[in-house]
Amino acid sequence: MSIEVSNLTKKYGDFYALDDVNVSLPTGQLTALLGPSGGGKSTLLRIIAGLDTADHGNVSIEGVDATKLPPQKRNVGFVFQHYAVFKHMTVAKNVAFGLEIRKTPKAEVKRRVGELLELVHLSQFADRMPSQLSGGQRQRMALARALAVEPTVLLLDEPFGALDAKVRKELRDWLRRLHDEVHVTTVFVTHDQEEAMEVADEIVVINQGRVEQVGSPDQLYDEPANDFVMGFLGEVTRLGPVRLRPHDVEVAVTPGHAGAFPGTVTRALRVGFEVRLQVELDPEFGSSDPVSVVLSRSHARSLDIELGSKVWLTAAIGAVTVPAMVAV
Ligand SMILES: Nc1ncnc2c1ncn2[C@@H]1O[C@H](COP(=O)(O)OP(=O)(O)OP(=O)(O)O)[C@@H](O)[C@H]1O
Repeated sequence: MSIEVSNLTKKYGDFYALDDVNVSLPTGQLTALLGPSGGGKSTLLRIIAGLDTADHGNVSIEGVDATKLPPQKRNVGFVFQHYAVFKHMTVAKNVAFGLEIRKTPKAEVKRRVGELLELVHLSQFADRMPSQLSGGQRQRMALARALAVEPTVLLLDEPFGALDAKVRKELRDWLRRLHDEVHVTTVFVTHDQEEAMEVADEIVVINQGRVEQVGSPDQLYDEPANDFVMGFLGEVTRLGPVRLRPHDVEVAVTPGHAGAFPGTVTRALRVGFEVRLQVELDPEFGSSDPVSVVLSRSHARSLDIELGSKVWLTAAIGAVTVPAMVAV
């Protein structure tokens, strides 16, 4: 394991920002720390980086106890959302900075910077100033700078958070490809479940200072450990005593299905190739909220469903369900 975090606790006054956190992050993987705002993701990342200290617990990096090591001795590279670039230096100089302060020979610096700029697709911008780059290009420069000193671990705190949706998406794909080429153990913080699902090999879900679940994107989606994880990783609706994904609700237009919940379609919205329904259950079965259902367009068409249709709902065979928190 590249990073081992054990029994980590961090308090601010009486408030537990991290509460006995234990995680092992494997070498060479791209791991996302995912969770809602204020959950403790950045605090964990900063403690791994050595920028913050824990009240209790240990951090080891590549088998070395790093708990008391200063950041510069941990061999980690980091990139934050609003990365402090050196505005008065060219792109190439920014990337060279870490190597130069380590007194790397000039020829070696030149070679390495050339390689890195190629890796992040910025070779043609080597002599520009950072202000002449787009936000996405600047973040790629920041990544090249972090990678320059060959860290064993790369830590990224919402690296694409400040960028618009399209650039974010491009950088996400690019980060995945970069990681496939370089294989440096990478941990990135995000509150965006889609970003985590698309990019990460492994996701650590953090909420209220605790780890809710660790697993691959598929594991988390298909076998959520609890209601929180299920809700955080995708849309969830309630059908009687269980909560499940809207596309896992089976719809029939005739009665007679064992355990089916009868109801009426109160909303039908076509979104691309899907049809999204809201179904108000009959009062004797009803929770207060309507059930959300997602069908493919062709399926909705074959059932001939429209506003006001009477339907019977069941959980599809093999559906992932968790018990609903509230009593029926
Ligand atoms: N220096 C501090 N003093 C007091 N409370 C703090 C301090 N730093 C963080 N906290 C609190 O600790 C909790 C965790 O913060 P943290 O930044 O780790 O959350 P996060 O999951 O990264 O959230 P976000 O996605 O909003 O960045 C928050 O409730 C925050 O208010």
